[in-house]
Amino acid sequence: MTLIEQIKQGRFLEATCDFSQPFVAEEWTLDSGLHCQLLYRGVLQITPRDLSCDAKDIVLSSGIHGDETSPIELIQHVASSIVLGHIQPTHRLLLIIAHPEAVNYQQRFMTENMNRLFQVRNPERNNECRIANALQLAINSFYGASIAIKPERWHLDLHCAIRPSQHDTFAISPYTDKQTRSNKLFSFIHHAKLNAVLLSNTPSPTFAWYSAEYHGAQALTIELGRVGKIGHNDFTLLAPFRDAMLQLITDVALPIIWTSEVEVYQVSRTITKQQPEFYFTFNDDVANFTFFAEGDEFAVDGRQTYSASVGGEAVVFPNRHVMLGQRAALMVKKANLIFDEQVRVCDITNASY
Ligand SMILES: O=C(O)CCC(=O)N[C@@H](CCC(=O)O)C(=O)O
Ligand SMILES: [Zn+2]
Repeated sequence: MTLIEQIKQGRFLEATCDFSQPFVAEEWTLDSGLHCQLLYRGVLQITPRDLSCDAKDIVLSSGIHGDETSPIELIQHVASSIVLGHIQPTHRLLLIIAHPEAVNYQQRFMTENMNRLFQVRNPERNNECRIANALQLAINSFYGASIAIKPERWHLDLHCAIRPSQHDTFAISPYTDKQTRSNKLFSFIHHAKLNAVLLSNTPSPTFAWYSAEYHGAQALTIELGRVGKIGHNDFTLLAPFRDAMLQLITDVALPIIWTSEVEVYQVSRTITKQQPEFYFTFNDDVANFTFFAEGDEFAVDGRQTYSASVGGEAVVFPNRHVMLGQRAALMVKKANLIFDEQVRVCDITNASY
């Protein structure tokens, strides 16, 4: 069976990971009038026939890291629900399972971390660079072909955390000077029942940052539980997120709302690994968001030691195995969001533990 035949039967994930078949770009139209375009392996564009002039352009991506499987299964669910006619999206969509080779090997990456390859176009030294470049082009042409006069662009890049976490689900809002922290985006976080949101304070080389910085998209990296094997993920925890995502693409109106139930953090600094002799003062199973009181030493990088700053800091994504020059941890502090009269984030203040 060809890749397209598999996808038409609702098996987008299986087709994407099936390297026994050559990839052939193809397009077809469903009876409902939805137009489907398979642009690259794992990249499926969906265009409704009757788009309203305020239709959104929504990118839903997964599999940037091959072992983060619940997001991959969620994108498979969205793709099959659409091609089998169970749901009718009202917006333009780009559905992505980014790195099928790493999915097949059940690995985060094969040669290098793809989520550090979105700052600029990459010299094509390995497969991750080739895929990241192809994804950059796919994003550029997707947002570039918007039909709306004032396009509302979204990008939710779905991931899972490597280690345990004090917050099971959380979002990272990339830093950019574009207006990418809208009231609708924060309402989405509320409706999806994400436990926390981190506000980055510097540009990052991530996929979500790319869409925010170069296309002004309302973009988030979203952490959905922990890495696990396909078929063994528990979706009970992720049901509110899945429902909010389906509401976003089928245009169920979601009221603008923000709640203090969502914990807010501001990134205070990024710890970059500079020396091969880098280690944390805590074990690999210490949870994300573990707090260090002011002055507590948490990392050693060659001769440099790192201690928590004034008021204390919590650690997120600590990883001593990263390449030299890459992020080894984010340090965060609790914060409060201040909204303007349109419920847009207009300021951030510190909050205490
Ligand atoms: O659990 C971990 O250490 C990593 C999980 C993951 O892949 N997170 C993303 C976050 C991207 C961002 O900071 O916006 C990553 O590290 O690429
Ligand atoms: Zn990831």
